[in-house]
Amino acid sequence: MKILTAAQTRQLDQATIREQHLLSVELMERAAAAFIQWFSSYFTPAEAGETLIICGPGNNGGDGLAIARLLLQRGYAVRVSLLPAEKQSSDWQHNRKHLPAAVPVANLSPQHLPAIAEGALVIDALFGTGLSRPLDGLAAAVVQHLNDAGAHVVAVDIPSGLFADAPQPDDSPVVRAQHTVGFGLPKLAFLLPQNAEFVGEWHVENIGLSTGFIAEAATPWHYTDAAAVAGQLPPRPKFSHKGTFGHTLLLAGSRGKMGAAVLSAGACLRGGVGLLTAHIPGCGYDIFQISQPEAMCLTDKQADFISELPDLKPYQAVGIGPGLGQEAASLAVLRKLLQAAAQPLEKTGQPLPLVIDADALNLLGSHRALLKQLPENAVLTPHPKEFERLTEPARDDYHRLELLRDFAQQHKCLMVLKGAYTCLATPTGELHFNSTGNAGMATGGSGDVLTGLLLALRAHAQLPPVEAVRLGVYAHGRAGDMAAALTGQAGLVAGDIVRHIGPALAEL
Ligand SMILES: NC(=O)C1=CN([C@@H]2O[C@H](COP(=O)(O)OP(=O)(O)OC[C@H]3O[C@@H](n4cnc5c(N)ncnc54)[C@H](OP(=O)(O)O)[C@@H]3O)[C@@H](O)[C@H]2O)[C@@H](O)CC1
Ligand SMILES: Nc1ncnc2c1ncn2[C@@H]1O[C@H](COP(=O)(O)OP(=O)(O)O)[C@@H](O)[C@H]1O
Ligand SMILES: [K+]
Repeated sequence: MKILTAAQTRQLDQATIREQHLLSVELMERAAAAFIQWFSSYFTPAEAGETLIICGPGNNGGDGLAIARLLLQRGYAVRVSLLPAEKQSSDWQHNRKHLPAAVPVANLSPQHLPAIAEGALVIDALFGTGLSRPLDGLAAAVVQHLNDAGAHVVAVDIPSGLFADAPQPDDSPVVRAQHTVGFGLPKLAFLLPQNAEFVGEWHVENIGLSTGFIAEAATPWHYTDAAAVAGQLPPRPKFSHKGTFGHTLLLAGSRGKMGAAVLSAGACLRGGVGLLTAHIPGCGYDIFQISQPEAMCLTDKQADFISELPDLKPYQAVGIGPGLGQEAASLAVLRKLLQAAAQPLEKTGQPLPLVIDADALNLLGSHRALLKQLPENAVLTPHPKEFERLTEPARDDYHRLELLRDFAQQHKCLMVLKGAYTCLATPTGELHFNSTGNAGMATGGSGDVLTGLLLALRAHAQLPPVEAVRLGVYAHGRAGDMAAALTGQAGLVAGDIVRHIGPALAEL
C-alpha cells in the first residue's frame, strides 16, 4: 500500500471525482458513510450518548456535518459546534444546508466553548489534510479545551492540528484522539511514535479512491500489509533437498548471552534454511547443541567470546551480532567478515549476503570507517538507539527517517529500523513500514529472532534482497501476533515468536 503526501491526497480526491464522474459532495458523502460504518460498529447509540461534533470551515468540517446528519438518521443523539471562519468550502455549505433542524448547532467563540463531560464522546472534524499552518487563536483554544476535558475523541481523517506528512512545532496544539478514522490510505503521521498520543488507534476505511492514480503516484513511502507480501515466498519444489535453501553461518553469543544465539538460530531454522552452522564461543557448546540439535556448531578457541572467523566458502549468507559482545577480538572478526564478504560469490556474482545486528552494529558505530566496507545489500537491523550510534541523534521521528534513508542510499544497504512500525529503507530510497507485530514483542530476544529469520531468507536463492527483508519483517511481526493471541502480550517471550514463524510463513 502506498502512503501519499497531503498534496497528493488532494490530487487523489480530484482524480477520483474526475474518473468516476462524481460531484465532490458525493465523495464527501462516501467518506461520511465510511466513517459511520466504523463508528456504528464501535458504539451503539446508547454507548455513544449525546455526541458532540466539532466542525471546522473546510471539507473536514463538511465531513463532520454529513456525519452529524447520518448519525441522527441512525438514531444517535448529536449536537454540532462550528468554528467561525471568513469562508467555508462549498461542500461544507451543502452539508450545512442539509443538516436537519433537529440537530442543535452552536457557534464556537472564546466565551462559548462547549461543555464537555469527562469521557463524553466527541467527533473531531476541525481540520484534516488541508491544515496549512499550526493552530492558533480560537482553533487552538478549542483543541486545548477538548484535550483538557478528558473526552473520548474520534478524529475524522486525522487529529486536528496534526500535519499528515511533516512535524509540527512542539508547542502547537493537536487533538488527542483515542481513535482516528482515515480515508483510503494510511498517513505517514500515523506511523511515527511521536504522534501516537494524538492518533490513538487508527483505522483506514475504503472510499473507492482512484486506483489508477494511486498506482501512478510517486512516493518513497509504502505500508507492507498482507497483500504486499502475499505469494512472495517461493514454494518448496517437490525434489528440493537441503542444499536448495542455502547454508547459513551465524556468528553469535558470548558468556551470559548464549540465549541470543539460540533464539536467532531457532528463527533461522524455522525460516526455512537448508543448513545452519553457528560459530559460538566455547562456553556455549553444550547450551547450543542441546537447545538447537538441528543446527551444526563450531566453537571458537576463546571460551567467552568470538575471536575467529571460519572459512566462509560453504555459506550463502552470514549473520553476525546477537549476543556478540564488543571485545576487540570480535571487532577483528567483523572487520575480516566485511573484507571477505565484498568478494563476489562465484554462483551469484553478488557479495555474500550479510545480516548485521546488535553488538555488531555497536562495533560499526564506534568504528565508523568500517561502514565504507559494507558490501552491497548488507542488511542492518538497528533499534533507534543502535541507529543513533551509527549516525547522529535525530531531532524527531521525521528527521530519523531522513537519516535512515540517507544511510541506506549512501551505503547501498538495507536498513531495518525496528519499532512498532519497523521501517525498511532500501538503497534506492524507498521506505517500507511494516504493519504486523505488537507491544508484546517489546521483550528481550525479539530482535535476535528477527536476525535469524532474515538470515534464512537472505540465503534463499529466489528471493531478491528487498523482498526477502520485507517479507521477513512482516512474518516476524505476524508470528508475534499469532503468539500473542495465545499468550497475551505480557506473557509473550521471544521463543514464542520462533515457534510461530512456521505458521506465519505458511500463511503467506
Ligand atoms: N482525502 C479524501 O479522500 C477525502 C477528503 N475529505 C475530507 O476533506 C479534508 C480536507 O479538506 P480541506 O482540503 O478542505 O481541508 P481542511 O483540513 O478541512 O481545512 C481547510 C480549511 O482550514 C483552513 N485552515 C488550515 N489550517 C488552518 C489553521 N491552522 N488555522 C485556521 N484555519 C486553517 C484553511 O484555510 P486556508 O489555509 O486556506 O487559510 C481551509 O479553510 C480531508 O481531511 C477529509 O476529511 C472527504 O470529504 C472526501 C474524501
Ligand atoms: N511495540 C511494538 N510493536 C511491534 N513490534 C515491536 C514492538 N516493540 C518491539 N517490537 C519488535 O520486537 C523487536 C525488538 O528488537 P530489539 O529491540 O532488537 O530487541 P532485542 O535486542 O531484545 O532482541 C523488533 O523487531 C521490533 O520491531
Ligand atoms: K480532524
